[in-house]
Amino acid sequence: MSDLELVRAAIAARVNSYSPYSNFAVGAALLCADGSVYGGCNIENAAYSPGNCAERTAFFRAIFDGHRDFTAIAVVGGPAGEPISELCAPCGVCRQVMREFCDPATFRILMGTSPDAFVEATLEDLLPYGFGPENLGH
Ligand SMILES: O=c1ccn([C@H]2C[C@H](O)[C@@H](CO)O2)c(=O)[nH]1
Ligand SMILES: [Zn+2]
Repeated sequence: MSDLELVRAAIAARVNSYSPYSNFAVGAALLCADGSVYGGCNIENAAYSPGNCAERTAFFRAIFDGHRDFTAIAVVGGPAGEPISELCAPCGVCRQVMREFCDPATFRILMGTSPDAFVEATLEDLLPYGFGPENLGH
């Protein structure tokens, strides 16, 4: 799957966002090393803190299915009901979840700015001096 196709998969995943409190709808599409793709959306909650981001929804779905090797994730977000027009970067919690499973130097994060454009960064760019499994000897 091309990078642009992954961004479009994130836009498709955003359709099912449950975000009645923020009205900020996010979609993500996670590309696994074997070529499979997992979508995710943000899922909010009346108690607020149980809410989950689109990126972690995608990761946890893939991990539940047995995946451990990940290549890239595309993320798109913006006001619900409107087309994507601005970059949406992963929150700190999601960056830390990525750090658990991904190589910071090679895992790529594609942040869509429209259906046809995106900005790219590595996990290392977004989470420098991160704390990961190897810090605990794993
Ligand atoms: O990269 C991001 C940024 C925010 N959100 C969600 C969390 C919350 O539901 C809403 C507003 O922060 O957007 C994501 O899913 N991913
Ligand atoms: Zn997040």
